[in-house]
Amino acid sequence: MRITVLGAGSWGTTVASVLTRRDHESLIWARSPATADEINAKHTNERYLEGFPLPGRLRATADLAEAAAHAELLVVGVPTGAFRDTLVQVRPNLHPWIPVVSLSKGLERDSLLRMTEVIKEVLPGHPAAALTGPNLAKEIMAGMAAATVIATEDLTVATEIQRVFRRGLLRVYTNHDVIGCEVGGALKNVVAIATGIAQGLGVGDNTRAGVISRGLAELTTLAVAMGGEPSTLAGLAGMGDLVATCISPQSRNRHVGEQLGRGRSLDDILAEMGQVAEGVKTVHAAVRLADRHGLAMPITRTIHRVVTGDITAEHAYGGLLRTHPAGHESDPG
Ligand SMILES: NC(=O)C1=CN([C@@H]2O[C@H](COP(=O)(O)OP(=O)(O)OC[C@H]3O[C@@H](n4cnc5c(N)ncnc54)[C@H](O)[C@@H]3O)[C@@H](O)[C@H]2O)C=CC1
Ligand SMILES: O=C(CO)COP(=O)(O)O
Repeated sequence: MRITVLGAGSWGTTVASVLTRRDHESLIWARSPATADEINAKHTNERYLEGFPLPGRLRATADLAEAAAHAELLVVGVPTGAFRDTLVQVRPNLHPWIPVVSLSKGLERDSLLRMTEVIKEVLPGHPAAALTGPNLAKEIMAGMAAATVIATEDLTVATEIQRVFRRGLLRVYTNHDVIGCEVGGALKNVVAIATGIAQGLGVGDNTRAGVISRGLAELTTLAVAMGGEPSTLAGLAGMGDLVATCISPQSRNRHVGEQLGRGRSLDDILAEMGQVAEGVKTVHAAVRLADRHGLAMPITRTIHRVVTGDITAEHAYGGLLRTHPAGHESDPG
């Protein structure tokens, strides 16, 4: 199958590599012509996947029109802040009705939409799906066993995409609960910043486990308020991804939190990283959704105050496990 992957960062490049090794005719779109040239000539992407050889048959282009026209299946792996614009640009050259799969984990800042909702708005008529779960890019590149979820309401489309992605030790599950899957993937990045802060401040494992568990309660509360199913958040797209992101030193969101916990400024951390940490932006949308649904969500609100510079990470620490302003504290609810 001819598949186009938009975005040649760590995850887009990884997914394009998996699909090429699965014998699909994959074309990856890189914003930077230098990155496209490097992938074509040297079969590497050193900035994002240092030390990993890419499959020789993976082709890259910096021409978005060419990338769009190639696709029988479109996979979108640009950061959520660029998601809508990128879809608008590919729209004129896209074949009608082809499925579009989002790899991106976050919420659109102004509209508060999930990425499959953005797909449906910009590309009406195209089936929209999300690929999500505990999928740290470098582990997948290394061929380590992992599980992922393809989320879409239409089981026929889900099964077809499942077949396309399944390879070796990458096990692909389906889930019809797109809301639960996407809210889990977006919110776990915010909780990973919180656990990173705890890590940077040098707290104990009990505290980190507390933040992760209460974080899961926040993922679940918001997802259910938005129409998702609680069981989704207990699975790969919720707890699975939350655990991977909160415990792994590879996570960029956790890294941001850890550096904040060590007293560094957010601007310095982001400037030095040169990679996306979606939780930093998604937290703004998450707080507005919490307000809309009348939810306490203390971890999310605390991280929002840190990211906006209202309080320091050290100040945040005392509030991370606070449950409810009225003093009603029950677990897991
Ligand atoms: N890296 C990982 O392990 C995983 C990442 N994700 C998600 O995938 C999405 C992409 O993440 P990564 O590839 O890791 O990010 P990255 O930071 O490694 O790469 C981002 C890519 O997007 C491009 N980009 C940045 N701004 C752009 C713009 N305005 N227009 C067009 N392209 C732009 C960059 O040039 C780069 O190629 C994120 O939403 C992330 O949460 C999901 C699962 C795993
Ligand atoms: O989503 C991820 C793993 O599933 C990657 O997390 P980070 O974006 O924090 O690196």
